[in-house]
Amino acid sequence: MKIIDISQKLHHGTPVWPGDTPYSFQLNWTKEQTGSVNVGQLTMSTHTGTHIDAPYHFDHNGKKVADLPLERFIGPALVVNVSGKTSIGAEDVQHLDLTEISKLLLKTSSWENKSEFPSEITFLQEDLAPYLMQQGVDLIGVDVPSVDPIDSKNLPAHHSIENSHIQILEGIVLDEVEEGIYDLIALPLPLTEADGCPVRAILIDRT
Ligand SMILES: N[C@@H](CC(=O)c1ccccc1NC=O)C(=O)O
Ligand SMILES: [Zn+2]
Ligand SMILES: [Zn+2]
Repeated sequence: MKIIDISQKLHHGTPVWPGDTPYSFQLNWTKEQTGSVNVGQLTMSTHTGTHIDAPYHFDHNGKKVADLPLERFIGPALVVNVSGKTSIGAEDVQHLDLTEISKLLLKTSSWENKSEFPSEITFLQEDLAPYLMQQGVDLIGVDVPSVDPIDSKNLPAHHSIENSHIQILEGIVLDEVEEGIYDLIALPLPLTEADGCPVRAILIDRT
């Protein structure tokens, strides 16, 4: 079985949303102090690196991370190259055969320098999610930190995706991944109060 890791590495320099809490890891206790073990502490924004959004992120009445069904995060996934476009709408995916596919992963290649937070990215149009819902898709993954433009405040794509009962997966790394069908696993921690959660996202190569 070949596993492709499509997760960003988490380290002190991992870029986060401007002004948001950066990732940090520190040892709170050392082996010398405890006499037995090192014990670490993590601090980070819930939208750090490769992560999922819970509807609560943009809707006060929306579900939180632990309320999301796990089926959403595991299943047959199509990776498709949509690079070179400002935005992605239904017409850009109409040619795809989505039978047997429940996760659509969009390779926009619009975040080139991964060591810096991008100022402009390829974003999703409001007509994409309703079309994908019709086709049986329940998760959309993107290789950028947001499905809306970075400066968007009303987040039309986020809301249209939630209204279509589709899960958002952001910040996946698809640079080395070829177009095709894989099995995706991208599970969040069962955080009961959270609006989002970093995930370890992997593709299982069926060939
Ligand atoms: N909605 C964006 C995240 C976002 O907007 C954001 C994330 C962290 C800190 C601030 C944010 N937005 C501030 O206006 C997203 O889900 O990617
Ligand atoms: Zn997010
Ligand atoms: Zn988001």
